[in-house]
Amino acid sequence: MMIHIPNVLTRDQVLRCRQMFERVAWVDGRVTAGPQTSAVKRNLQIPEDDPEGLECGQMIVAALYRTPLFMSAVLPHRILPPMFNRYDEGMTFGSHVDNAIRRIRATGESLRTDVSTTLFLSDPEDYDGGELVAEDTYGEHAVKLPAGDAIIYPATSLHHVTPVTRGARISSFFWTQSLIRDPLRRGLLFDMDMAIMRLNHDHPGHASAVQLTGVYHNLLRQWSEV
Ligand SMILES: O=C(O)CCC(=O)C(=O)O
Ligand SMILES: [Fe+2]
Repeated sequence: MMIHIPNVLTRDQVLRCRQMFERVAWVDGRVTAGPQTSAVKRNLQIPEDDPEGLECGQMIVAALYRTPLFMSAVLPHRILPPMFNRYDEGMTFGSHVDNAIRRIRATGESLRTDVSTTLFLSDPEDYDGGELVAEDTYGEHAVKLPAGDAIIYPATSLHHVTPVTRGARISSFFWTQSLIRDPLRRGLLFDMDMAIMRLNHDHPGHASAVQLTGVYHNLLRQWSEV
């Protein structure tokens, strides 16, 4: 399931990140790639310990925790510090599946990658190509979103970024370990949360909303890994 999360960052926050990134030294994106992805990855990245990248990453994580749709759909346990990539003309990222386990540099802990996120920092009119395409049993889904918006997709899915043919595409990418490992259960909780929110909106104070919220939390208690 791919879910579009609009307005994670405000316009001002996007511009602040973009200004910071004019000062940083971009390196070959293969620095964080395993052998299979190295063969198909042609982009640039900000080094993981770059202070400007870390500052922008902290801003993104704080924004995600304030974004109800992200919280409901992902149920994050731990978020890997966001990284940043850039595709100039001719750059691309061929079909791959993300590594299952990532190490958090600052703490040395490992994180299981359940959900992948791309947060767009370039406006769609600033470049051609550069669509993120994810494959599932229903076919291929291509996305290109306004700056500040994010797309989440299962880390288990094959995906690629089509070649940029004009301009440059900058984005933030990162992985989340969810409280709920099983995507089916995570999806059920998401549907239930959405239904409860609609019930609260359409019928404020309805007794069933309290009961269903109880069921939601009891399922979360039953299924979560913390
Ligand atoms: O640039 C993107 O949107 C996705 C990057 C990606 O798939 C990766 O770094 O594994
Ligand atoms: Fe990927």
